[in-house]
Amino acid sequence: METNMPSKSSSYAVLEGQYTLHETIGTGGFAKVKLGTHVLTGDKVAIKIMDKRLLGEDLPRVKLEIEALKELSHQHICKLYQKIEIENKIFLILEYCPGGELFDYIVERDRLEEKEARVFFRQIVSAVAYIHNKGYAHRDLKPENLLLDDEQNLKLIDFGLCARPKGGMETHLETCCGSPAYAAPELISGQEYLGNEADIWSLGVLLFALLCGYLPFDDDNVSTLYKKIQNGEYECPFWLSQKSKQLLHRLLQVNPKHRITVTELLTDPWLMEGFTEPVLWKNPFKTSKLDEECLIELSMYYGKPRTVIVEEIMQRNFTYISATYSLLLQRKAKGQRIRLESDT
Ligand SMILES: O=C(Nc1ccc2c(c1)CNCC2)c1ccc(F)cc1
Repeated sequence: METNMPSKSSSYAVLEGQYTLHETIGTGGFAKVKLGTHVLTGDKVAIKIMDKRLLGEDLPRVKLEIEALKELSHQHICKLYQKIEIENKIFLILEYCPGGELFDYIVERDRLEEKEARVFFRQIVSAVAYIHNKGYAHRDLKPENLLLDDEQNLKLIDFGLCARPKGGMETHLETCCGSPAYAAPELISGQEYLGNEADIWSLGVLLFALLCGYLPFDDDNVSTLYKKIQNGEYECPFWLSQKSKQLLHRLLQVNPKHRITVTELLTDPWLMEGFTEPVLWKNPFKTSKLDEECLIELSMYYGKPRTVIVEEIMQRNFTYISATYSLLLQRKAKGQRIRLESDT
């Protein structure tokens, strides 16, 4: 009996009836991202496709990213709707971010005015404060990992390097990772470091990139770059305000113990300028209660009792039903209709 090798298209057969696949919208190291349409709602999604055979020793990173994304639910973190794993492939169904990378957004404008940089930076600080509060550190914060959605809101992606040390954020990490230009001095000198402190340094580099359009520490020669980072010396261009220079100074402290903490960051004078509220990081929508209207719509569509639908969503297996629920909830939040296309 001969078994024919699955052709490319058939390895996507698992998506049949759930998502329609469209063009490739991104290619990362070991993943390809395709545009998808969620069949029942017609909503667009991003489908990250990974071949387990090519992942090799990177497979644990992907598992880490999936576990982190399952735990994290925040308005400025790219949402995981569904995970599909078959013999040689993993499909992650993710929130659609058509605005592309913050990196390109800055480059197109040379640099951002303080007002606009502040709106973005408050969103990033909100996401990082939330992650740290959940006991995670991202460890690869950079404009390439911040995407814009269709409403110009930032969504943090790529938790492949994130860490959740067993003993919480107080335990030190050893692995050196992320992009050198954004890496904290203690991280590149191979010392033990705390993930959340290293994230705060990266926020300093990110803020500098937003306000200046180039990096505070840069050099073609990596060892020269490392020296500049370890010295923590950078030049502030003339256009920076006093308050922004003070914030950069508090973020880019070589000694992690002298660095501003994420809690102090929430009410920093530069971040508060023009705002009355500190940066909010709790998920305002995070109610344990599920939305009745969406539950009923799902229960009617599938002809399953409401309790069965609730059970499936609460089990957090990231199935098609829970993906459909999340998309219905998002449609409702945007005031869109939440009728499911019954194929009859
Ligand atoms: O949505 C994403 N990318 C995306 C979506 C639409 C478009 C682009 C990127 C860029 N070209 C314009 C259209 C996306 C979402 C999550 C992710 F991890 C990686 C990429």
